[in-house]
Parts: sequence; C-alpha cells; structure tokens
Amino acid sequence: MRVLASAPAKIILFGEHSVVYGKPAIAAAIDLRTYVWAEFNDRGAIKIEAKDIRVPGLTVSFSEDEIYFESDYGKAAEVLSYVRQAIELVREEADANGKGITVSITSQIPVGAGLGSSAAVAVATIGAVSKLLGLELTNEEIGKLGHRVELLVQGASSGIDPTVSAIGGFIHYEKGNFEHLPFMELPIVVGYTGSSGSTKELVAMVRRTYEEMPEVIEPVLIAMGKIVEKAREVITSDLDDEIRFVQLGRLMNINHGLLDALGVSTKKLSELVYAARVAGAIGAKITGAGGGGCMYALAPENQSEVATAITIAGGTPMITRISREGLRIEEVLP
Ligand SMILES: Nc1ncnc2c1ncn2[C@@H]1O[C@H](COP(=O)(O)OP(=O)(O)O)[C@@H](O)[C@H]1O
Ligand SMILES: C[C@@](O)(CCOP(=O)(O)O)CC(=O)O
Ligand SMILES: [Mg+2]
Repeated sequence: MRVLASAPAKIILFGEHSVVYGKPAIAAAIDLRTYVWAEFNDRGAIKIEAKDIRVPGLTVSFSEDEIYFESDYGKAAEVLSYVRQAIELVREEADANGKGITVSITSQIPVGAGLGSSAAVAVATIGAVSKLLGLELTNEEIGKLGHRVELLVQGASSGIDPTVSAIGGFIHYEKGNFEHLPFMELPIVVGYTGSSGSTKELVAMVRRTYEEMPEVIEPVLIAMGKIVEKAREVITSDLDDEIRFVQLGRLMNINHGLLDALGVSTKKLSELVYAARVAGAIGAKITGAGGGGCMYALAPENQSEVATAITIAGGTPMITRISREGLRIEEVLP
C-alpha cells in the first residue's frame, strides 16, 4: 500500500512570537503545499527521501570517473528531525514500533522562510503515515500531533502552524484553541528575502531577551496580543472592505515595529517592508519567525506595483491565495 498526503504552508497575519507566550494570533493557510508519499519497507527501518532539501555539509567530489559523497551526518539528521519525529510519533500511536516505513517528500514551500514548512512537512507526514497504519485521526488531532513534533524538535512552539496546516482556512488561535474567521480574499503580496532563519533559534533568542528584561519585553508581547484582538474585531466587523483594509494595514505596521523591537527583523526584511509601503501597500510586516524569510504586504489597489517594488529591492514576490483546505489525502494505492 502507498499513501500520498499533502499539507499547506501558512502566513501569520498577526501575532508571531507573542503567540508562543500564550497571546492570540491570526493565520491563514496558503496555496503552496508539501507532498509526502508513505509506504512500508521490509527492513524495519525509517527511511526518508527528502528530495528538495539541501543539507549543509553534503559535499560531492569528482575524480576521474568516480563520484564521492561526503556528508555531515549530524547535520543531515538534524534537518530531517521533523519528519523522523512525525513518523515515530504515529508509529507509537498505532502501536507499530519497529515497522519499516519509507517516506518520500517533495515540497513547494521555501524552507526556513516563515511560511511554516516545518509544520507542513510534519502534518503531511503524520497524515500519510497514519493512513498507512490504519489510524483514524481527524485533521484536528493530526494538528495536535504536529504540535507535539514541533515541541520535540524546537523545544518551544505555539502550535499555530501545525493547526492551520492541518485544518486550512483563516483562523484565530489562542493557547491550543482555534476558531475559523469569516473567509476574506486578502489582496496580499508575500516578499521572500531569499535567506532563511531557524524558528528554533529565533524563538530561543526572544526567550533569552525576555528572561534578561521581562519588564521591557512583557509590555511588547501584551501590545502584540492587543493588536491581534483589534485585528479580529476589524475582520469580523461589517465595515466596508476599504475601511477594514486601512485599519488592518495600520495594525500590521505597528506589529512589524514591535517584531523589529524583539530583534527578529533583518536589514533585508525591513528593506522589503519599506519598499512595499513606499509603492503604496497600506501595511507591511514580517511573517513567521523572521531572521530572514518572508514579509507580506497588504495592497488592495496595487498588488503588481508592490510586487515590482519588492523585486527592485532584491526580494522575490509571490502572489498567493488562502487555501480553504488543510491536510489532504491525495491518493491511496494498493
Ligand atoms: N521538504 C522538507 N523535507 C524535510 N524537512 C523539511 C522540509 N521542509 C522543511 N523541513 C524541516 O523544517 C525546517 C525549517 O523549519 P523552521 O525553522 O520552522 O522554518 P519554517 O517553518 O518557517 O520553514 C527545516 O530545517 C527542516 O528540518
Ligand atoms: C515564531 C512563531 O510564532 C511562528 C514560526 O513560524 P515559522 O516556523 O517561521 O513558519 C513560533 C510558533 O508560533 O511556534
Ligand atoms: Mg516552522
């Protein structure tokens, strides 16, 4: 039997980092996906083929007609830890420890770019392997297992990414509970800096700053939580879209300033944010953990001008749509 599952990327509209401290956040699944095939193998081992992940430390040397591969196995193992933990957790749930499972991954999501590639790969792996092992899990339960995977690998995780990747759509999330917000087409442009940041390291860096000066950082986190509540009021109000977008844009700009205060922006991210605003975006901010990765801009009138400005500033623009669907079982072959 072979199973193919897929799970989407996400953007965090408001509340990254503060959500790790129990504050609310708002996120949406987007139409970039990670695909995972799962099947049994008879070696009793876990085998992972990650087709499009570049492992730092893998060197290929050529001599005459021979090719040598040298790998830093420590780094390779670390990079594959989300997938490995996901498989181990499902095997445990299914009481199938020791069963040989091969997974093969392809992904459309840039890695370490704030678009939740870690959650998508965990959720798609859990989806495919649980189906293979005959476990009946709801998407919500799979999101919770995805959260456990992120906690095991990162040490800290709010759970928002695996939740939105598993259930899809547009959600308000707080301490493990989520609520679907009314669907709205968001005229946004995502700008990718081309560099990556590790969520594990950025979350740990914010934690260190918080522990050094809680009296300074706590009010910043509280303000971020208030921004989310205000944004939720605007999204669920019956005001015209035009007014709602202007209010959301202002809240995005304030949220970006506070993320910068936490130290998770970079020169390039801020350049893309300002380039988008100068080109007419009503709001622009980092999305995800920062330290590289992506920003997004709200540009109801001028998405293409904003995309051009992001390109001129050295970024890669992506025009994405919200994905109503989360985890999907794509194929089950005998
Ligand atoms: N296609 C993939 N195959 C295997 N592992 C992946 C894949 N995509 C992401 N990952 C894992 O997720 C990590 C990146 O997660 P993270 O630092 O949280 O950034 P983000 O979730 O924003 O992309 C990678 O280092 C790798 O361990
Ligand atoms: C920084 C954080 O709020 C979001 C991280 O998202 P990503 O891994 O950068 O896509 C961490 C979390 O919510 O667990
Ligand atoms: Mg992640």
